[in-house]
Order: sequence, then structure tokens, then C-alpha cells
Amino acid sequence: MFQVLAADSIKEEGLQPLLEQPDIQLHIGSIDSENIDIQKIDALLVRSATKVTSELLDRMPSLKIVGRAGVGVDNIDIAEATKRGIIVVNAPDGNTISTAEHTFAMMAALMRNIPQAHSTVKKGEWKRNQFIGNELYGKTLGIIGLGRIGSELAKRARAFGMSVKVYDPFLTKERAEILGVQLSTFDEVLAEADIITVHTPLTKETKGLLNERTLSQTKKGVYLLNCARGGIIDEMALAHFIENGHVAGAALDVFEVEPPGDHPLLKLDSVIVTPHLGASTKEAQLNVATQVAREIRTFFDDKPVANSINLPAMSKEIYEKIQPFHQLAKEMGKIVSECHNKGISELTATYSGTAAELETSFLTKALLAGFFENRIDIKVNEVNAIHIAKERGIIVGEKVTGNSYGYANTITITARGDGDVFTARGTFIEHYGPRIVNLDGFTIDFHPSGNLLYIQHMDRPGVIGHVGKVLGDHGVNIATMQVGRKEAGGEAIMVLSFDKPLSDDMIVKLESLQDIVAINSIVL
Ligand SMILES: NC(=O)c1ccc[n+]([C@@H]2O[C@H](COP(=O)([O-])OP(=O)(O)OC[C@H]3O[C@@H](n4cnc5c(N)ncnc54)[C@H](O)[C@@H]3O)[C@@H](O)[C@H]2O)c1
Ligand SMILES: O=C(O)CC[C@@H](O)C(=O)O
Repeated sequence: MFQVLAADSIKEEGLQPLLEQPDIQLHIGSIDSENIDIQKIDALLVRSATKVTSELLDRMPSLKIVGRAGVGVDNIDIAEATKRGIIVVNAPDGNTISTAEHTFAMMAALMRNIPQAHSTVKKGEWKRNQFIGNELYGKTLGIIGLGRIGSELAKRARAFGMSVKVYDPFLTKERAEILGVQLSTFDEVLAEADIITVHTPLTKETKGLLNERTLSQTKKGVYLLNCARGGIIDEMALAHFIENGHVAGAALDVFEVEPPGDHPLLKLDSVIVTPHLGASTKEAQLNVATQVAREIRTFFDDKPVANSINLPAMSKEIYEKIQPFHQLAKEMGKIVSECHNKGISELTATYSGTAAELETSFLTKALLAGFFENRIDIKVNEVNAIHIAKERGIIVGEKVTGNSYGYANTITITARGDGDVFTARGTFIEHYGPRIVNLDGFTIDFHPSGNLLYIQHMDRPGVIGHVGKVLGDHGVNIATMQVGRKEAGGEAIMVLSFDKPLSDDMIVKLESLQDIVAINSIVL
């Protein structure tokens, strides 16, 4: 039974995909709820209040997936989650419209002094001359970060007769043209906008993007908005520029520390504020809760999630195409690890044909997960596989080749270490399934599943018969047997499959036979 904890007052109606499921027990509460054993939680759903730090992850050893019901993941230590193989998913577009609308409402309210006027009327005053505002029509809106929210805001601003200048280093000219905005440099936005609004994530690059120096490049009388993340506009610099009259006013939905407490900006009349309400609509909360709940259900169904922060995202169509190769790569990783039971310093995956057209980095991670499965005792999956390889000094390489060795596709693994090289090649044949077609340079053909025995031997008369006899004498039935050799009388290999794993005793008996070089058991 999977244990799921939905914290931070996630909208319960949106948790439908996790309710009444025979394999899921859903807890609604917080990480500090006395009646919830967080050690047993497999999936954690949060908004922004719960800080998913490495200390919290230490307390949650069963955790496999964190779902953020919203966009920003700055409350989650992604690097720590990744190291531990924990998938982080978010709901990237469920609150886009709500946040764009909130930003627009804040901009209109700021330009018309609505909150200030409202509070005076409530106090019984009627000061019409004190609240002369500015029209939005004809003004230049500067948008920094034209992603989902920035784009929706741009559409609304244009509908109000504003001209829109945008700074976003990742935006193409074509997209800017489609949205009817002017792609500009950062300096142009600073110098020409009447109102500037930020819609970027909070990153090393965007922290303090608007600071003492850059604010001094803005027009005198500029208005500023931050409905993205506290810290993109330096709060102390903003307070200074409002106090000295350069900035006419600001609308803030977010703060560096929330709640902001006794903050200098809150003392300024021309600053209007909301308590991080951008995504707080019934619609957005239902959307984001439903999106992450669906992702958790998909994850428990062992299918790839669509909006992972630390794994490549995949559509259903791509997943269906990649799934057989994903399985093959993982099995091949295990086969290489078991057949070549030695220290490895380099692993290279080479893809050809239809396999090379897929998201090969995902296949390489699956291959590593398979490779490490029986080598280390921490859980390795596609999330942390690269990190674990790096930690263990294994160089991981990826290549694409035009040579498919006569197949429609191949995956070849080359493992190197201590002067030894071991290779394995597999293919996926439509309507037939996965096959291993080469092992350590020997041409062979077997289905990678079940209980396998990899026997290296000399190509001498009677060897195969002796192996069969020993197994037969002990009542062991051979399900399949494949042999491969490079030249008559030289080194050869056998791959046998059994209905049940072979006992260690049986393996010792086979190892003692003449002309047997080495035996490795592989359970797939
Ligand atoms: N107030 C709220 O309640 C609320 C709700 C939702 C989202 N948000 C926040 O709004 C922000 C934007 O969300 P979104 O969904 O539009 O994200 P998004 O990823 O769709 O857009 C972000 C944009 O910022 C651009 N960008 C990144 N670095 C930049 C830089 N250095 N300079 C200029 N542009 C840069 C990116 O190219 C991208 O186009 C996020 O920080 C998110 O957390 C806040
Ligand atoms: O959960 C919230 O209400 C805030 C969400 C918002 O900041 C986000 O990044 O999606």
C-alpha cells in the first residue's frame, strides 16, 4: 500500500486521482502531524509552506516522489532529492491564468491607488483629489521573463492598449512576433518602460536582478511589480528608490521572507501588497492539485511522469516508443554488471537505428540503474544514476552510430576497467521482443529475462553435454540454451535459462567441470 501525504492545505477536491484507490492510503495533514508516520510516506504533496530540505528528506527514508502543487520549486532541495533518487514533479501551468490575472489586477490597482483609496473610504473619508491615478492605455509595460505567466500578461496588456517590451534571453524573435511584443535588451526595458514586472524563476542569475544599480537605469516615476518570487527585486534597494522619489510605487505579492514581518516596504504608502495570492483561486488550486495527484498516480503505475524537474519529461506517445528500449537498457545494464563482475571505470552506451532517435539520455540512465542494482545497496534509479556513477568515479559516455549490425536498432554497452573491456549488444525487434545479440564479442541470441546462467568455456567436444548431464542428473530442467564461439576450438560462451534460479551448489558443480572457464548467474 502506497502512503501519500498531502500537506499545505492542498485542495482536497483535486486529490480525486488518489482517493478510493485500493493501493493508496492518503493522509491529509502536515509533516508535523502527530498521527502521521512520515518515515513511511512514499509520496509527499506540498505547496510552498513545507520546506523540503535535506533534513526533512533524512526523516523520510521511504520517500520516492515529491509533488509541488504549483510552479516554483524553490522550497524543495532538488539537488538533495536527486542524489537520493527522489523524483520531483510540479504543476507548471495550472495556476498560470490566475497569476497573470492577479498581476494585472495589482497593476491596475497600483496605477489607480485602489487599496489606498479603499481604506480611506472605509474610514469615512472622501479624498477624491488625493487619488489621481494613471491610465494603463498608451503606457509601456516592461516584462522580464516571458514564460507562461509573462505571455498571458502580455496578451492582457495589449488588449488594454499598452505597448509591451520584453527581456527574456531564452525567447525567440518568432515567439515575440506571435505575441505582439517587442523583444528588447535588459537595458532597453529598464530605460523605456513605465511599468516593469518580473516573471522569472528565482535563480542565481535573477536574484537581485533589480538592484541599486539597475533601478537607477529606470525612468523616473516608474512603477514596479513582483508577483513571481521575493528577491528578484532587491527589497532594500526598492525601498530606497521609493523613498527618494525615483520609483513611483510598487505592487508586491511575494517577499524574500514570507510573511515579511516588520518590513520597511510595508511602511510606504505607495507600496501595495498581497500575501502571495497569485495562485490563490479556486480554479488554480483545483488545477494544480489535480495535476500533481495525477502525476503521483502515474508514478505508482510505473509510468513516466510528464512534469518532472529532475527527469526528462515524456508524453504518452514518446513513452510508448521508449518503453521497450528502456526495459532492454535496464536489463543490459544488469547483464553487463553480472557477466563482467569486476571494477569498472568507464561505461559507454552506443545507440543505433530507431533507438538513436529516442531520448537516449533516459536510456543511459536506465542502463546505469540496472548496472548498479546489485552492486550497491542504495536505491538507484533514473533520477540519481548519473550522480551515483560520478560519485564512484565512473565516466559515463553516450554515442550514436550509423552501424546497426543488420538490425533496425541496437544498444551497445562497453564497460572498461583495469585494462579489461566487456561489451554487450541488444536489439528490440518489433512483434518479437528484446534480444541480446552479442556478448563479449560472441554472436549469440537470447531473450533477456528470467533466471540465466552465463558460462564461459572452451569449445571442446562434450562440454555442452556434460553441462546438460550434470543439470539433468539433479533434476534441473533447462528452458533455453544458446551457444556462441568466435572460432572452432577456441573460447566460447553458453547462455542457459531456467524456470527457477540455480542453487549455489549446482553452480559449484558446473564450475568444477573440465573446460569451464567461469560461470555467472543473472536474475532479470
Ligand atoms: N505569486 C504566485 O503565487 C505565483 C504563482 C505561479 C508562479 N509564480 C512564479 O512566477 C514565476 C514565473 O512562472 P512561469 O510559470 O511563467 O514560469 P516559466 O518557466 O514559464 O517562465 C519563466 C521565464 O523566465 C525566463 N527567464 C529565466 N531566466 C531569466 C533571466 N535571467 N532574465 C529574464 N528572463 C529569464 C525564462 O526564459 C522563461 O521564459 C516563477 O518564479 C513562479 O514561481 C508565482
Ligand atoms: O501554492 C501557492 O499558492 C503558491 C504557488 C506559486 O508561488 C507557484 O510558484 O506556483
